[in-house]
Amino acid sequence: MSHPLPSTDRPLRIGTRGSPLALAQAHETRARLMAAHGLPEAAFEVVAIKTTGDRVQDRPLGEIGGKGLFTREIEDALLAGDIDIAVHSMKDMPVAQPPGLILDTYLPREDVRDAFVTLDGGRLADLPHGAVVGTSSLRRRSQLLHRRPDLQVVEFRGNVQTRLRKLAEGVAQATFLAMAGLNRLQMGARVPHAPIAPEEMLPAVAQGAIGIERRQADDATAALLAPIHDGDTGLRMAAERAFLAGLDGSCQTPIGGLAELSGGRLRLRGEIIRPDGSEALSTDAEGPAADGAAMGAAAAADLRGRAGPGFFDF
Ligand SMILES: NCc1[nH]cc(CCC(=O)O)c1CC(=O)O
Repeated sequence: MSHPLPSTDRPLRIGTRGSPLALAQAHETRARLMAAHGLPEAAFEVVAIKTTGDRVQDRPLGEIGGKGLFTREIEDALLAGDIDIAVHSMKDMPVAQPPGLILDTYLPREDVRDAFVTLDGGRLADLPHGAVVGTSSLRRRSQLLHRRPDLQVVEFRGNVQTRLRKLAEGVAQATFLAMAGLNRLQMGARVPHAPIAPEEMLPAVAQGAIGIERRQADDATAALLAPIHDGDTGLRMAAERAFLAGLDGSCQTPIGGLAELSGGRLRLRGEIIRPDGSEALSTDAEGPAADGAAMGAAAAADLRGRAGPGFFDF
């Protein structure tokens, strides 16, 4: 059976969160599909969906729930047939998808690093003793306290503008953003920042990667997505997500993970940190590019064994 390509009459519905970054990611996906298939913009419809994570603005994310906060409503729309594909920041994705859905298409990955953001563009190493840093990320908080127990970390939520305003008001002297977000929103020139090397702060698993989810039985959409898939990002996601799955990571767990490819070899670095920053355990392995899933599982088992029970307890 052959399926028609999406058209102006029957557009492909692209589901996404409504934040500026999520919309930029959906528009990038649309542009790549237009180019790959010679389709006009009108063959696509971008559908913004509000998630629990978007709705609840006044509480720390860790209090509301784990990963899935930014994805559940979008996956429900996909299962109900209200949208045809869903575009996600892979960093926010649970390691397993609900029955009936599949996530195996990745766009070329953006910069994986975190950015250190201050009003004057200073670097993390120059932050004065006892300074206040704002972040809602347990990983960044724990990593920071591990290196700099003198610093004070306060809860910080909101979009880039909100965070800059809080810095201007003196609520904190510095905060963090993902380089990927700054780049995708083309805000790098307007937001004073310094990229942080992975050696200094290992990024979150899947940071900077965009994944596209679809209904498992939807062969027409699978064929449509095939030409925009980036194989290298797929190999790196296999390793990082297997690592996360082996640690049962939620966004309440301080975990860093980064897979890199070079000359057909894959290097996987991983790190777990006690929430109070008192201890960090890391792993660094290399293997064939196709062995990512096994390497990720082995790295997780290694860290689990060394950490023992209660490592992530507050
Ligand atoms: N949890 C929110 C989130 N999910 C993905 C990104 C950034 C973009 C990316 O990593 O792909 C961000 C914001 C941030 O960390 O600054």
